[in-house]
Amino acid sequence: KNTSDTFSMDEFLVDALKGNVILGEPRNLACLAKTWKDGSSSKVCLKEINENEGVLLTEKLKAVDYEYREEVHWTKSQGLLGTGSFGEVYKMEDKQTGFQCAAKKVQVEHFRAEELSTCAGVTHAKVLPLYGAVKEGQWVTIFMKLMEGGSLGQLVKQCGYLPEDRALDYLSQTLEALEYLHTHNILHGDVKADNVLLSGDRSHAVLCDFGHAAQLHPDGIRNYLMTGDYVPGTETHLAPEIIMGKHCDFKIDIWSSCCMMLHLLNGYHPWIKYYNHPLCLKIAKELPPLREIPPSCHPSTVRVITSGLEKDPTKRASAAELRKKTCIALKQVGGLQSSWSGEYREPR
Ligand SMILES: CN1C=C[C@@](O)(C#Cc2ccnc(-n3nc(C(N)=O)c4cc(F)ccc43)c2)C1=O
Repeated sequence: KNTSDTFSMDEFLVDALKGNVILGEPRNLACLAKTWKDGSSSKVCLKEINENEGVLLTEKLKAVDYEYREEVHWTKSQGLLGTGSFGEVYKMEDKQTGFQCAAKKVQVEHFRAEELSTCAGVTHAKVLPLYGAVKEGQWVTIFMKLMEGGSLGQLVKQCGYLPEDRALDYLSQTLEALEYLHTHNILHGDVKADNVLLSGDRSHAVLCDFGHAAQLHPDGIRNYLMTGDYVPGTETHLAPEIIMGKHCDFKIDIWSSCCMMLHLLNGYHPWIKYYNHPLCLKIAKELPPLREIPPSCHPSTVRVITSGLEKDPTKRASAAELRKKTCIALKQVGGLQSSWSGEYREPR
């Protein structure tokens, strides 16, 4: 099908979806989500306040008469799980099926359609599954798989810092997700420990929070970061080329993943121990924070972080290359040995 047919098909489809919540396909959700941001112009008339529309991607979440409303069809089942980019995340339960999952609520004016359009069609063991999204008045609620182990950021806070083998294993799983996303021209844009979620036994990690994501054109020429729609990720994890306003591509996720690695190994974000805000001037000017690699690290772990923290993105390792180096380093340190005795390690 050529794109113009597809385009009119999508327009027709969105018309049919407006004002309804259905069980549908990822592409339905991606099309509808694109109307939520511009639809949020100041004209908040009565109809808009009560409007309820969306697409659910699993039959475990059941719309009733084309509606799926909070407190009516689903409820937040306990306190806050965490806060993502512009949103709070809760555990929720479907009132009909009893199915429990996680829900992130975002105000429409802070909602980016890319948060859904980038991850909607993605199915990968290391990427958090999307279960659907609905708009109710001025709120967008995004449903996703519940990860009982919480976030890696919470784990580091709880343990102080992680042993080298555990940190390498989580970096490797994160790089598996990035390898898949980059192959599909998706840039994550905010790789950090808070956005890596864990299974109940903490053995499996998935990447989440597409609130800063973008579908990059393979030619890489169009620098989407400068089109004004870009929302920068976490300052301590920003790659130098973003700060310099230079050409940006998938390599910015690699830089962030190694900033996350330093956070896992030390118990604190890079740069903040040596510099005051605003950090971005230092990140652009200074050498990469290699001095923050713990002296106790194995030389192959040093090699991993060094090749991920190359200031020149063309010299920086890709996700595939860095994952290979990380797996070698994990073998060199003797594989996953450290137990979860959970004793606290004072940040270095
Ligand atoms: C597929 N998809 C859909 C929305 C998404 O962009 C997100 C997110 C996000 C951001 C921050 N935090 C969490 N977060 N989720 C959970 C959970 N699912 O159990 C969670 C649990 C915590 F303990 C803390 C933060 C948490 C989730 C995305 O990726």
